[in-house]
Amino acid sequence: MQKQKVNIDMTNEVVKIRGLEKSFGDYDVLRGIDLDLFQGENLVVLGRSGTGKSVLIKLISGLLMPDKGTIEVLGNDVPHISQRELEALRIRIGFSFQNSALYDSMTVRKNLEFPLVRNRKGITKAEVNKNVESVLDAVGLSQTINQMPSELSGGQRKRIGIARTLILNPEIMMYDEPTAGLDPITCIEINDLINEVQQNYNTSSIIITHDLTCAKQTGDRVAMLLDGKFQRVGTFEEVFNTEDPRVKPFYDYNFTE
Ligand SMILES: Nc1ncnc2c1ncn2[C@@H]1O[C@H](COP(=O)(O)OP(=O)(O)OP(=O)(O)O)[C@@H](O)[C@H]1O
Repeated sequence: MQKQKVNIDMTNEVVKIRGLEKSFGDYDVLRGIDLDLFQGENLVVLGRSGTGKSVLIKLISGLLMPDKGTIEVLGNDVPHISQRELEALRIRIGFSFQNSALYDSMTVRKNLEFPLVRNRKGITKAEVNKNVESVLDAVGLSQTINQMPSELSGGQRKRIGIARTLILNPEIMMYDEPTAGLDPITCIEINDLINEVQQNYNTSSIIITHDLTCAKQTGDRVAMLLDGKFQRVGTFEEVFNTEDPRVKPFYDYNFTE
């Protein structure tokens, strides 16, 4: 499905990173990162394995401390806020990670209720039911409400994982390899879902992927991590309009024989 036009507020950076550096021992992983995620946009982060994409997500979510630089998320100075403020901030971020496995012993309904009951003290049973039904409808899987995760396909489990993050109405979504391991048709469905979430939940998203079809279909902008910095940032076409040998193979591998 063609991506619909979305309203992106270029005056509102929900994530604002400046001069970010992070090393492990002698290895300088991030060497001066500047990055903005604007309100309402889908930003795709590309880079070779081991370039530091996961490290970047961990820094944004406060799981790692930077060596240098600033990280602002929804107005919070992430490295310097208290643990309590960090926990409150993380509830405003939806993480859709490859390993964010569903609880196998719980039905889809129970899996979706879990984050709500845990994070929304005093929520009524009726509100829980309404929210569960609403997110299941959003991911197109209302019929699975009483099924066990083992009865779902990989693509369905991915959708339920996304529903489980949506149930807390996140302002930011982080997708880590959302299409990894899925067949091409399911990949397209997940790409469409990412765009629907952007439209219907008014989220701003960071999408980490090696899948350039995903990048092309979902990204309003693409940022390519090269040698510890975002050296190419722009639309998909702008980023790949180059003969740079660090960039071109990504395109060729995905789109040419
Ligand atoms: N806690 C840590 N301690 C030491 N080194 C680490 C730590 N976390 C990450 N690294 C190193 O930082 C580098 C970047 O890792 P990262 O996981 O961010 O890569 P990535 O870009 O997400 O890769 P992939 O695409 O394969 O997932 C790797 O060389 C990794 O070994």
